[in-house]
Amino acid sequence: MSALLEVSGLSRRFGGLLAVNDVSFSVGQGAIVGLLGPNGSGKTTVLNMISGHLLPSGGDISLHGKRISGLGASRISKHGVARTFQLVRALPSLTVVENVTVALAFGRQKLWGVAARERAMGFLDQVGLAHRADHLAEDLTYIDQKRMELARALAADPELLLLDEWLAGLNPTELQSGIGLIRSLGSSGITILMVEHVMEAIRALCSQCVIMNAGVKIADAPTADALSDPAVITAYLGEQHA
Ligand SMILES: Nc1ncnc2c1ncn2[C@@H]1O[C@H](COP(=O)(O)OP(=O)(O)OP(=O)(O)O)[C@@H](O)[C@H]1O
Repeated sequence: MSALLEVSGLSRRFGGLLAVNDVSFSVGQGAIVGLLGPNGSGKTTVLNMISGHLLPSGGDISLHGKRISGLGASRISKHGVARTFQLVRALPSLTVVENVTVALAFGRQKLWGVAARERAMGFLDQVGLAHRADHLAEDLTYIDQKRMELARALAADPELLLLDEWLAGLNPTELQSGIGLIRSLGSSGITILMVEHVMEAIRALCSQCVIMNAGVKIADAPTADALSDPAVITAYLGEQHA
């Protein structure tokens, strides 16, 4: 599998804190890869640098071998990178379908009007939210807000989709449907890098896991191997369990 995303020697400093320290990994085209680690280990900071919401202090990020690190978020999105955020970012006083059409207008496809609405309805259908298209975004339940945010990310026509704890806080039924949805996005050819804490989802979806602790990469292997690595068990559970 050829690499779509390559992260090499990536670092990010916040004042005296080295939040991400010389992290390298790659994500193969079409793969679903987990980015894991205890709270505060630097996962979101890595996603923020890949999506261009934060500049790296050092290192390189490339997509299809082309350097994207240092470009801003909107230019990186034009290269085919889209994301969701831990806290959903929506336009609350617009309807659900309007939220998605805004993303289409500013995305790679620049669609407007009736064509945009039709396309947006397709994405809402894909994420199971077409029946709420004309509801105000602010009236959505938590899971539906997450579905809408995913539809907005899909509207950007991503080749690489970054999910930041998209499955967090879902009940068991919602979780199964969320896992199915991510799997179907992967099957449609979108490459996915997902920060996630829900182990059931990681085991079900991810072929490979990159695991961080205190800013440093401590494992990078097929999922079962990564999760059974003694360094990973120690990072999550403490010395006595390794
Ligand atoms: N903008 C910022 N300014 C200062 N420190 C920050 C900033 N963003 C993150 N940090 C710090 O960097 C470290 C890594 O944070 P990050 O959010 O990347 O971790 P995480 O692994 O995603 O954690 P979680 O699982 O809790 O979301 C933490 O110590 C955090 O407090």
